[in-house]
Amino acid sequence: MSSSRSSEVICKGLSKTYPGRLEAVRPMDLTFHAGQTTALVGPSGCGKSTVLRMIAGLEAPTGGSITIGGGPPSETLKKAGLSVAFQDPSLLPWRSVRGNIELALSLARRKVDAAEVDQLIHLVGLSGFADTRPAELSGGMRQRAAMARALATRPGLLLLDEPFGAVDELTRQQLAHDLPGIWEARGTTTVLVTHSVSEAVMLCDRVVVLSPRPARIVADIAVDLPRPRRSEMRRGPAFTQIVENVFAALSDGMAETMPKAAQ
Ligand SMILES: Nc1ncnc2c1ncn2[C@@H]1O[C@H](COP(=O)(O)OP(=O)(O)OP(=O)(O)O)[C@@H](O)[C@H]1O
Repeated sequence: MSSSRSSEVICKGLSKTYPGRLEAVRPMDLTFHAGQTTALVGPSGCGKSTVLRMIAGLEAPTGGSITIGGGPPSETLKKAGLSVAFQDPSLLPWRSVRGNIELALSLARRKVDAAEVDQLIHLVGLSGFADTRPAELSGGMRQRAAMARALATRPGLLLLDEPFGAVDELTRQQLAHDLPGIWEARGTTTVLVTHSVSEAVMLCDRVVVLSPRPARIVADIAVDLPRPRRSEMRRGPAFTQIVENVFAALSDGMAETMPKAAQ
């Protein structure tokens, strides 16, 4: 089965109000196209993670619906597979990096291909740490281990919430160079929540800009830059223009939300 075709995510009128009448997400229509990488950016606390957690089935929407591949998320995800990598990597402390990855594979009922596991560990820059336990790794290394684990099961849908928050800038740039090639080759539908606008533009096909809470869509910006994207592109005019457009949309969202008297 082609996982890319089966992993289009369609949110219709999706909304979330937490207990205590805290409105996190205004009813929104949003489609994450199969095989594409989409960034969700917006001010801190606006509701980005809430959207992601609802898609992952970790949070129940208050209104609207989510379909994945045309069906209910639980059904499709069983077939196409879902992986998440969140800021808190939640690795099992008593298992090594390799052991954590192998466990994810066995839970997904996938064969352990030792060479592929080694390749992923190498890709995230953890060669030499395969047999190390999480407590002996830095925060950024743990996040990279979680990324390798998320990729190992070859999910149709990959949900990433600030997955590189603790990773140093150079390694982030290396990952931003290497990861999209894998997602593209596998046809993975990827949703990335990030605070870094340039990372969003570097990695993604599209950037969806959200307003301050309650989240609503302020802009949906296509990133029509060729791939593979190299670090030098960050200084080019096309890249810079898209980054500026995203910042402009972010400040439009802020301005619209501010009370008139404060403007
Ligand atoms: N489980 C919860 N119960 C109650 N309120 C919550 C819960 N989770 C999040 N919130 C609130 O919902 C709002 C949106 O939170 P969310 O984590 O989705 O924002 P975010 O855009 O991902 O923020 P950040 O960029 O800072 O991580 C915030 O006001 C937060 O306090």
